[in-house]
Amino acid sequence: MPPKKAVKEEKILLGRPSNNLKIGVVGLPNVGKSTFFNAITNSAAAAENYPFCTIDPEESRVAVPDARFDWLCKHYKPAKEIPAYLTVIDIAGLVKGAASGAGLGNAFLSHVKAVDAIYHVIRAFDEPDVIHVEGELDPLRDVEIIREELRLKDEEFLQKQVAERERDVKRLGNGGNAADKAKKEEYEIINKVYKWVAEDKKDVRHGVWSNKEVDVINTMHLITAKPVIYLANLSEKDYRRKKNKWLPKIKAWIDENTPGDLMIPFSVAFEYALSLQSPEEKEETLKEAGVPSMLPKIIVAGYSALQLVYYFTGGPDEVRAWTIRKHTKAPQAAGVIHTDFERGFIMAEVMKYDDLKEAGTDAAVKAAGKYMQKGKEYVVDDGDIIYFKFNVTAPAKKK
Ligand SMILES: Nc1ncnc2c1ncn2[C@@H]1O[C@H](COP(=O)(O)OP(=O)(O)OP(=O)(O)O)[C@@H](O)[C@H]1O
Ligand SMILES: [Mg+2]
Repeated sequence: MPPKKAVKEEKILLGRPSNNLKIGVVGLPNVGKSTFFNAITNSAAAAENYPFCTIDPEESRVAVPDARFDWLCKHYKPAKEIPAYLTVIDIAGLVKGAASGAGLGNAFLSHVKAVDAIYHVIRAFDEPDVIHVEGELDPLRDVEIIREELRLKDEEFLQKQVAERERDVKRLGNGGNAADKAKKEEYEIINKVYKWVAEDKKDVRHGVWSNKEVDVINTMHLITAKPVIYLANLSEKDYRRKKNKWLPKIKAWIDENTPGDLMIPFSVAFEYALSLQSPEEKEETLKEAGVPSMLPKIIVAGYSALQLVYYFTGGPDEVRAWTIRKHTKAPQAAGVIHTDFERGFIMAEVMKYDDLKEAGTDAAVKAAGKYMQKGKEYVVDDGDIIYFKFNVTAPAKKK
């Protein structure tokens, strides 16, 4: 028997193939989205107690907390420290019927379409003074409304795509040349995705798709293909006492309807108050409360939902995290620093963070034989410390 092929097909990721990805804050009006946005990015976007306070999307970025980065900065004592950043976008509230135009719904949904992942804020705090557009507090009803509007927007989009292509494909008949066959195949894929969304009522991200299907899906920027992190916004009191009657129900809803998606309970009121305090006051508040701030966890989860990782470059001038998409190979990772690095790529000299920490210095890592030289097929790992060797005089490749 011939040996099994060792070549494994690389799985293509859902989403834009870019390292400049954004996460949007989505939910019903007046559930705490902008206050969360302000707390997480230290911004001052309008956040008041009335629905549709936010109209235009607001963008800001926040440093991704990383103990490895902090250690490297202490180690190299560089003149400049540049961490990785997560870009967050605050989006207007969506209401029931948004997909069919309610509450400027279609405009707001197009803002959701433009981001790459979603923080879905669910109101789980009972506060009579804060207006609820649906009346009584009911996080399950709310999460269902938003999820349905997002799904409907995809359904409507896919329906149009199917209809447009159907006419073309019918005209082609049987047989045809390679281009015709490709058209038919694309039609079939879109139809399959349409059925998944419209008939099975499922989100695209929960399907198992082949690379060919992912390629087609990625041209459509479908909302339900984007990763979602559910953020349950509790009252400060509930967060401090770690108890809220809705949490188990929300968790059960997620397990049943969007299995595998992450839910993080926190309190926007608590986080916002913290964000206004000095580091000393913050420490005091957290000690007294006996609960942590959830923002670091939320930022890291958002970053990894975007399928982003980073490698480091380090030295006395600068310690820096360079954002790349998961599974990026060394030359393309080098290209994030400068296109010359990719064009003239010779090799990547790689240290693993744990090896550097254990050995203490770059020289000791080398002496231990753990300073690796990697070629153009090397897939960069999250947290690699890399020094690229490249040839600046390499001629530009003809495209
Ligand atoms: N955990 C909480 N406990 C009590 N009040 C809260 C909590 N989270 C948010 N709020 C209050 O809810 C109100 C609405 O907040 P915010 O403006 O952030 O909502 P939003 O979702 O951005 O609304 P919109 O969709 O209208 O832009 C504010 O008064 C805010 O202080
Ligand atoms: Mg707002």
